[in-house]
Amino acid sequence: MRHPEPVPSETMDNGGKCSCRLTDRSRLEESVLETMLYSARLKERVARENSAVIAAMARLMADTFSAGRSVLFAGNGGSAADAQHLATELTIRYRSTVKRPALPAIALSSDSMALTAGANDLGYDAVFARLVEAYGKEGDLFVGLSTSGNSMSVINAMKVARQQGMKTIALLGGEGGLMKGMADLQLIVPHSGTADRVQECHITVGHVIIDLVEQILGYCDT
Ligand SMILES: O=C(CO)[C@@H](O)[C@H](O)[C@H](O)[C@H](O)COP(=O)(O)O
Ligand SMILES: [Zn+2]
Repeated sequence: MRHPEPVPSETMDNGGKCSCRLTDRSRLEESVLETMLYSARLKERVARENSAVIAAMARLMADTFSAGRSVLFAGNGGSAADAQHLATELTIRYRSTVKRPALPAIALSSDSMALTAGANDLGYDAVFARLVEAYGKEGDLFVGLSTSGNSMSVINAMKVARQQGMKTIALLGGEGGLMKGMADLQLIVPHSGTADRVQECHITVGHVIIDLVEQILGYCDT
């Protein structure tokens, strides 16, 4: 099923201003319902088809922390936000009812000085790879998020991570793009053309993984 697009009312008005605007109240509400049900059904499909690999990702992440190693996340745009969101839940807190030590995780998009100097001096495609080179150690875990699977910045970082003896997880979309088959564990959200619906699945999967990691490590609700 394709993501529903808003239906335009007109194409252009006399002033040359585009009037492809969805203004009718019932059509707006219909669009809300279509979009949210599509997102929910996509998540249901991802859950049904990927519960084993999601559990394996959680075990891999928990094993990484148990071994005293770190998790490095990387993604662009909305996936950068997802990377930062998930890393912060590991370092600071996920559930307010779980009291546990900080878990070592960083998002490589968080440092604006490294991003700007890296893009300026080395080229954007090399930025995350350079940071993996700086921070990644054997036994660490790299998590790359890309809705297309085609972002060279994430692909290059994953290559360096593998060269450095790190484990790798890929959260992808569409048909997996160039990143398909690169990681030790991968999940591909079967939605193409837009990043939004894929990101909504990725953040849910990320939350599920962190929830499982806390349980595997024995950090329970207080
Ligand atoms: O968040 C969105 C759209 O929902 C965008 O910012 C999106 O993340 C950016 O276009 C990214 O650069 C797309 O990269 P990727 O997911 O294909 O690796
Ligand atoms: Zn969250």
